[in-house]
Order: sequence, then structure tokens, then C-alpha cells
Amino acid sequence: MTGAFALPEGLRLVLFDLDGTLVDSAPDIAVAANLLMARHGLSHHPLDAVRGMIGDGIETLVKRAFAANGIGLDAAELAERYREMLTVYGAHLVKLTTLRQGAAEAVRAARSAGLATGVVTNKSEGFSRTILENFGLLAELDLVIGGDSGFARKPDPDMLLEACRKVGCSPVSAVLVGDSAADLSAARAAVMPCILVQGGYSATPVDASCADVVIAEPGDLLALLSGLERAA
Ligand SMILES: O=C(O)COP(=O)(O)O
Ligand SMILES: [Mg+2]
Repeated sequence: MTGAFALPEGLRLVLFDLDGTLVDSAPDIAVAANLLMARHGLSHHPLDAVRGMIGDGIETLVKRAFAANGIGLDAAELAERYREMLTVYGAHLVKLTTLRQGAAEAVRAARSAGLATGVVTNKSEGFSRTILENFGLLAELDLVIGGDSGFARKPDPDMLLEACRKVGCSPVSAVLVGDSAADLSAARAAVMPCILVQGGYSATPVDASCADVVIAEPGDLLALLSGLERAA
């Protein structure tokens, strides 16, 4: 863990990003993206390349996957390929996806500390709920807001602000745990503290980011939460 960081006094809400933060979903997303590529006679992308395409929603990932094969899609084509991707990926949500180390424990520890918990993800809400349910985490969350829930996606702060509205707290009494520049920008725009987790799908190393603190894995949140209990 880098820097001397303590969770804010009066913390009410812990928000988690999903892809790359709570779960390693890239293997399933890569299988689905490559089935789509094969269907259109295009080259397969290695897992690492697909990892770098995740973070701004599945529609953007589809655009990037075709672009990496030299294909630019117009709006109508993108809408059609996106629909195809949703069908293919919808059948691969939890085949290869795994929880990140300590992710379940971190969500449960936030709950046990009396805090509200939520997921704010650019992935669709329905898919996110299916994945969270598969890992027994849906019941541990007070809210799930996805990229199609009616709010502007991260890096816009809307989802984060909506989560605070739902819980009835100020953004400074919440914290976002994420893995990418989109998470950091959303938190900054919402004036919410931001913890970034290494090893997710960030295009740039999160060490060099301006997050309040960088942790190696979601489980490191436990130490921060226990600091909160000691301060109480
Ligand atoms: O669907 C995506 O591209 C990323 O979703 P995330 O916001 O949970 O990282
Ligand atoms: Mg993410």
C-alpha cells in the first residue's frame, strides 16, 4: 500500500467498480470478443490485448476490437455488432470469470463495519447482477448501477452521485474502489476519495496515478477498514 491514507471519518458508503476490481472478467470477455471476431472473419485478439480494451463499456470494447483488426464501424454497424456481442457474452458471463483476491472479504467487511455498499460499473446492470449473484455478492450490496441504468458512464461522476443520493450521503462520506483512469476521473469529478487497485485493466500503471491510495488487491481494503474501527 502506498502513502499514509486513512478512510474518511464519517464514512457511510463504499462503492466498488466491477471489471478488474472485484472480478477478473477478461477471460470471458476475450472468449466472447473472439467469437465475434471469428464470426466476422477477423483475427483473434490475445487476452492481454482484450484486457486493454475493457473499462469503458462493452460497446466501446466492440469498437476497439474491430478497430484493432483495421475495421472502423459506423454508428449503425456498431449498434448491430454490439447487440451480437451482448448475445454472445451473455452466454459467457461466469464461465471463466473469477473473483479477485480478497474481493468478497472486502465487500463483506465493509458491510460488517456498518457501511452501505454498492457497485458502479460501466458494464450492463443485468450482466453485473448475474456475475455478482454467481459469487454470492449481490445480497451483500445495497445498490448496483450499470452502464445502462440511465446515468452517464464513468468517467462522468453521475453513477457515483446517484449512489450517494440513494444512500443519502455526501460524496465526501463515500469512497470508490476502482482499477482505472475512468474510475479515478469519476471520483475526482464527484469529489469522492478514490482507492485504486493494481492488477486490473488500467491502460496506464495505477502506481503513477493520483489516487488517494493504491492497493495491491481488493483484500487490502480490510486493513483500511480496521483502521476506521480503531478510530471510532
Ligand atoms: O464494461 C466495462 O468495460 C468495464 O466495466 P467496469 O466499469 O466495471 O470496469
Ligand atoms: Mg474496472
